Amino acid sequence: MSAIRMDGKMVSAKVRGSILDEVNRLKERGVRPGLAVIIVGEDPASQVYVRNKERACEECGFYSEKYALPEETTQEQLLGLIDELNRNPRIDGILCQLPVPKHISEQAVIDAIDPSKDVDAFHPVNVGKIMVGNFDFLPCTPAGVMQLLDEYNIDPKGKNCVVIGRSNIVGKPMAMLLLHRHGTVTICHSRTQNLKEVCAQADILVAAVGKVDFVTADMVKEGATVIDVGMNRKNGKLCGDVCFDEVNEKAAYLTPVPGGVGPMTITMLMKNTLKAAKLHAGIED
Ligand SMILES: Nc1nc(=O)c2c([nH]1)NC[C@@H]1CN(c3ccc(C(=O)N[C@@H](CCC(=O)O)C(=O)O)cc3)C=[N+]21
Ligand SMILES: [Mg+2]
Repeated sequence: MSAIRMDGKMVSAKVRGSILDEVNRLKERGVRPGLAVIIVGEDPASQVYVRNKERACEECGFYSEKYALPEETTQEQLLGLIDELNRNPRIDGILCQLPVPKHISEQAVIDAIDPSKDVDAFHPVNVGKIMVGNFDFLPCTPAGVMQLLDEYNIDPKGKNCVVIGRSNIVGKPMAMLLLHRHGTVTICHSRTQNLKEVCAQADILVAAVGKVDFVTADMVKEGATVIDVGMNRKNGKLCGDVCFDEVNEKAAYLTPVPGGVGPMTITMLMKNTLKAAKLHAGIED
């Protein structure tokens, strides 16, 4: 039997619809969420993501600005732009697409963004707030995964949750959100011993590795939920970290790539930007 596909495109369309409704209501109070997206250099995958973010802004009725800066942009120039955006009242959210070119410090960029406009939730202030469970913004990819789980009535409470990958962007915050929901969480990485055995214990397995066909059927427990956060290219075709066809026969629920976590990530960015706009306007939920 094949797994139930967790349809991130469908769930996204629904959530974006409700965001648009709220944006239309906010319009009457003179509030319009605004997002600035910065991209430095010409990375083709990043271009696709940024285009998808612009499209999502349109769908949600947001004001948006895009800054496409050349590869040679200096760190000083980039930080100067961020400083301007921090002070721009039309802008509620600032996202600088990562990775940035090697001559620019990623942490310096993250640290420069006003925490109240940090819709990625990458700033140390927001990371700390997430850790203590008192946050304004949730990191987009992990939040998207949580919303997908909720949509399909999959409750992490008391379950074995295994996250493969320990990045600041996905693995670490993913583990924290599952922990907040009372999952029993294990974080695996490249130095983990007995990786297959650990993964095969998972009721909920989240793969954020960045390697094609990394998760094979022997790593998956019968009836598990498998979330594929991978965004890889194989012969130019987009694919995740999971061997879809074989895992499909073993898992109960599985996210596709594309059409799974990716669209949810962007939808959560929209949610954070809406939240930022409300906070900036002094509107409580
Ligand atoms: N500051 C920052 N924030 C991010 O949130 C961020 C980032 N940098 N750098 C790169 C990663 C990756 N990411 C994706 C967003 C959407 C899709 C997406 O829309 N995926 C579509 C298909 C995309 C395609 O066709 O290539 C899907 O899965 O269906 C993928 C990946 C956000 N990231
Ligand atoms: Mg505004």
